Amino acid sequence: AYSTFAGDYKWKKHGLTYRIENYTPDMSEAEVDDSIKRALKVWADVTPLRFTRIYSGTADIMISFVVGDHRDGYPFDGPNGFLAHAFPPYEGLGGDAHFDDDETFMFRSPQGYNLFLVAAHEFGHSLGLEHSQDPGALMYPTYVFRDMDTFSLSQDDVNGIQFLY
Ligand SMILES: CNC(=O)[C@@H](NC(=O)[C@H](CC(C)C)CN(O)C=O)C(C)(C)C
Ligand SMILES: [Zn+2]
Repeated sequence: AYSTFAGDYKWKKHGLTYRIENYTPDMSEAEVDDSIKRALKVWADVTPLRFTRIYSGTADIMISFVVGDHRDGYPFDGPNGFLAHAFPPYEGLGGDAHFDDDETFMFRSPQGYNLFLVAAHEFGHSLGLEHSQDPGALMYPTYVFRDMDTFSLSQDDVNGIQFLY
């Protein structure tokens, strides 16, 4: 069953901006752009939310690839372990998603960690969802490889995000 963050964190607007601040060497920039775009579309498809990419300044969802201690109080842990994290909707750091670049992120291969799947999970947090207890849910706390072409949100994910928006 889905859960939302205590205090009911949610965006008070449906038009949100995102910015890709840097890239991972694991994939082409075009593959990163496509993975991020598709991960946001997963949520846009079931809500009134709309995402616009910006290339400078501060976006609601700032996306970056970082390693180790990156000064947000939640240092990464090298290869494997935590793959990424994201902050619920609030000003400043809220909404931002950080990807652990000590991982190997992949575009369509089952090797490594699929960036689209990791990003789709992180953006669930960026929008106000916490983890689900449903093992089939995208918001389940453990990474599970799924085929991108047949991927769809679980009903639990949809129930959660539609509770918020
Ligand atoms: C392979 N490693 C895992 O499955 C690890 N889980 C994650 O890295 C979560 C992200 C996945 C679900 C994309 C962290 N998280 O919840 C971010 O919002 C551990 C279960 C080991 C913590
Ligand atoms: Zn998570």
